Formats: sequence, structure tokens, C-alpha cells
Amino acid sequence: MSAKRDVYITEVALRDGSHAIRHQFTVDHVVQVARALDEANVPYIEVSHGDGLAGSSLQYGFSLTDEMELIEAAGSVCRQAKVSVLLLPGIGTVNELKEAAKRGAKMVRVATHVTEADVSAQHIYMAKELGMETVGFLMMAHMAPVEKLVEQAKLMESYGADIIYVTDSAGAMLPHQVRGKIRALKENLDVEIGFHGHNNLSLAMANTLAAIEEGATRVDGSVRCFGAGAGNTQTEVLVAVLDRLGINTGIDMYNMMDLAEETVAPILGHPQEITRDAMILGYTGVYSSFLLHAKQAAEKFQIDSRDILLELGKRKLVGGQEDMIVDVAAEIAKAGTKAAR
Ligand SMILES: CC[C@H](O)CC(=O)C(=O)O
Ligand SMILES: [Mn+2]
Repeated sequence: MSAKRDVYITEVALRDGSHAIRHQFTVDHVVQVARALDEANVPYIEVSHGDGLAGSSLQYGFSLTDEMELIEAAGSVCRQAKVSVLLLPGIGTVNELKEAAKRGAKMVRVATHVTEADVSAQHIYMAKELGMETVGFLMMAHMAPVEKLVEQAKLMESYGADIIYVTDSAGAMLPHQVRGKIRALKENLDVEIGFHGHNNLSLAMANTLAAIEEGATRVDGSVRCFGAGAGNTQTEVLVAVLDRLGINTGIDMYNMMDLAEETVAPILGHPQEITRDAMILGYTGVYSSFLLHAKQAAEKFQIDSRDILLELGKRKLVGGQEDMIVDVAAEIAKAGTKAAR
């Protein structure tokens, strides 16, 4: 396997997939998956609560296992892969970042809403001080026009980020929109550009390819689509498609396929599909991680989860507003009518 990779894939199942199983990863899950990913020569493996370091809470859902234990366990079985963590300033602090670095994390993705990059400065400075590879991760990128995205990305670059990601958190972006955003970042920044997609409109692969064609050299995938909503770009399929395009990821396709089928499928527990709820996430531009919260609220108030999701989209809720999902559900139930479609 050649050492030079054209595109670097970050495998996010052990972090984004946390949303899909209500943050119930065990050390055994993480060890099995991380070891196999490392053997498949995946360069980066992200491990954290789904909402990033310190996400374990009433608001976001409690983790079964302390994420620091999971981070350490992943690092202990990786020979070449680097363990990455996600950090949302305000949820995680520099203290958790330092602890994650101590436990073996080598990369951090400092994630903010697409218009709030200024809150990432302190965490990016600290990550650099800790010697970590540092990524600025601009979430809900569909909500900002290109000029705004560029402005925010430049802020993160000015704080010292090595890489900037366009993050399609809702799986709402269309390929021409991904192209426009990645192209603008390539034209205006000097750092590497990345893309993180969700498959709610069945466009994660197309969007990832569009990003790569425009010059992204960092992309995310989750094995077996093990991520929030309908999941992310399916890593093992992405490896195959990029290989067909002559783009070297350095990752062993057979190893990835075996991992997906034999290890990850049983952990996920159900096939990852574009369900009607997932489709609504992409259609209306709602955070993929809101899916299970909305389903739970729908059950509680005996209403259609699509009505909740549509209303969340209309109100343009962003990460951190999970508590409002129940409020919206209560309002819909009280009104006794379906929210207008
Ligand atoms: C809430 C954090 C979120 O899951 C990060 C991410 O993967 C995304 O925005 O897509
Ligand atoms: Mn995601």
C-alpha cells in the first residue's frame, strides 16, 4: 500500500455514530472497531460523545462509557491511525481538550455553528499549544452564503487551524452548493479544505466527490453509514469509488467491507436507511443529531415526528437548542393540528 495518500479520510463512526445508538458505545466496541480501522490503514479515527467532548449530559444524552476511556482505548490499539476528537466550544472546554490529548488524541476538530467561528479561538490556540493537528469544523454550512462561510473560515485560519471543514450537518446541501463553497474556500484560504456530509437526501457520496473535485483533500466517512440521521458518506464505498477514480486513500477496501459487515452492523443493530424522518432532516435543513430527540418527543406527545422536524427547520434551530425540541412537540400537541407542510 502506497504511503502517499491523495485524500485523507477521517472515519467518524465512533463519534458521529454515537448519536445513532444514543451514546451507548462500550470499550469493547471501540477497541474492535478502532483496531480494524487501524489495520485497514485508515489515517484518522474520531472518538468522542456524538456532541463532542463533555457532550454527555441531560441535554444531549448521557454516555454509557466515559469518553476519555474510549479515547484511550482507541489509541491503545492504533499502530498508525491517529485518534481525533470533536470539541464544541461551550460544551467542551480546554480542560477536556488537555485530558483528551493526555489520553492519546492527536487531532481535534473545533466545531462551531457556521456563523460563530469567533468562539473557536481559545480552543484552537490551546490545541496548537498541545501540538495537535487542528481542524476548524464549520457546522450547518447550508445556512450561510458563500461570502459568510469564507469570512468565518478565515477567522479560524487566523487562529491557527491547519484545516477547515465545510460540514453539511443536516445533509441538506446539493452538489452545486458544495462545489461553490469548497471552491470559494480554496480560492481564499491557504489551508487544506475538508468536507463532512450526511446522507439524508442520498447525496453524501455525490457531495463528497464534488468537494474532492473542487480540491478538498480531507473528507469524512462512517463505515456502514454509522452516523447521525441517515449517516455519513459510507466509508467502505467511498474507498471503492475513489479507487475507481484513481484517487488513493491508502485504505484497504476488503478490510473495510469485512469490518462493516461483521463488526459494525451488529453494533448498529439496524440497517442504516433514509427513513422518512431522515429525509425530512435533509429536506428542511435540520441537524442530523436532532433525529432521535425528535422521535422521542413524538412518542411522548403522540404526534408525527415529521411535523416536529419541519417546525424545527422553519425555526432554524441550531446545535445547542435540543431542549426546544420538546417545547415544539408540546406546542404541536397542544394545537392539536399538524404543523403546516
Ligand atoms: C452536534 C455535533 C455534530 O454531530 C457534529 C457533526 O458531525 C455535524 O455537524 O455533522
Ligand atoms: Mn455529522
